Amino acid sequence: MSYDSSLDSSLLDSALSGYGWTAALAEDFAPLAEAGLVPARIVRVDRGRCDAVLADPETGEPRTVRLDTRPVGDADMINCPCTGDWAAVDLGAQPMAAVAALLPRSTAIIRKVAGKRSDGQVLAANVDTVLIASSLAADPDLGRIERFLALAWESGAEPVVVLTKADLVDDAEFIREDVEAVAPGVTVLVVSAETGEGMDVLRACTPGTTALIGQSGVGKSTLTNALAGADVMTVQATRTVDEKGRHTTTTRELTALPGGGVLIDTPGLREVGLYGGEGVDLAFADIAELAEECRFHDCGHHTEPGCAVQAALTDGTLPQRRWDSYRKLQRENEWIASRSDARLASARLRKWKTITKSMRGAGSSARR
Ligand SMILES: Nc1nc2c(ncn2[C@@H]2O[C@H](COP(=O)(O)OP(=O)(O)OP(=O)(O)O)[C@@H](O)[C@H]2O)c(=O)[nH]1
Ligand SMILES: [Zn+2]
Repeated sequence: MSYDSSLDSSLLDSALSGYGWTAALAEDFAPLAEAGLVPARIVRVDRGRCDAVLADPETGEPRTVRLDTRPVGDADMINCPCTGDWAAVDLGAQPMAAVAALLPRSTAIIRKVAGKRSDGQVLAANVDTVLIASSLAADPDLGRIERFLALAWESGAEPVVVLTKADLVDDAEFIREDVEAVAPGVTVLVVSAETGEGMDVLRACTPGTTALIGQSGVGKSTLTNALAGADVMTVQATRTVDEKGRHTTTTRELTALPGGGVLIDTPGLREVGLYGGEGVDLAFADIAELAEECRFHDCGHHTEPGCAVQAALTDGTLPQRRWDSYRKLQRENEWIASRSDARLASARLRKWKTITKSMRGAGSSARR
């Protein structure tokens, strides 16, 4: 496949506009286009390969192609291509078309990988809105929602909480209020893909690029299908009200929505480790506000006199559960920060070692 230079570049741009391509991106891309590369949005990533949508050079229509991602492979997983990335593609690369470069990301949802390692993993890139899905069919796990909110705020995108399966409960409004209390400044929606309740409002909340995150079985794929108006995702076959459903979504997928906008469904997340940053403070803006009222600037919120946090815990305006949850997520971030410092230090050390080695090499050759 080669690009016909006579094909109007604005035509190619419009083919990708349904996938989030903008005039600003086109401007950033101009030097890459001059180098003969074409823009594409990554819809799915496998080992060493990805699927990406680009403008078909012949028809000008969006078309999915398979690409080699090895040229942009990186030891740090965070720098590797992920769903939602904009890629500069070399269609003439051998043995197959390849991603030659990635455009800088405007936002990125990054979690710590599962287990004891401290590496980060990008779940989705260039996202404007993060939908945090949680099922009404089970008691809401407020701590988990707070954790997802911290992850979402940290990404740079705007979080929205979506309470799913409203058709299965009578007290959705009460649950919504409980969730709103742990999500300051965040819209909390009640929806049912089954009856269509709340789906119009949800649609209105998904301009630009939206990513869906949440535990397995909360109904993310069903929502994706409802929003896309087609069966683009495989939905769990058995109806599992107890939420112990099988994990069905295994690859991240990016779908263009009929009314405009783009949706990225992520696989159900069991472990959502935080990967540092300001997300926790943004998710707990109420606590940050309280802390400003403490008598001492460096209040540790333990036994200091005039501590507004302790006062709020005593009079019950700040639930102990929320305070504990905040502290836990903060500690987690501190651990990550210490690990990344260690990583940076060892990277610096490695670099230093190679420099001294080459200096020694130069010195010995001079002596010879
Ligand atoms: N009653 C009811 N059931 C729903 C609704 N949405 C989803 N379900 C059911 O919930 C189950 C899980 O839905 P999925 O969409 O596969 O969940 P998921 O979050 O994508 O799960 P993973 O792919 O494992 O991450 C399926 O049996 C759906 O039919 C809803 O609005 N109401
Ligand atoms: Zn205090």
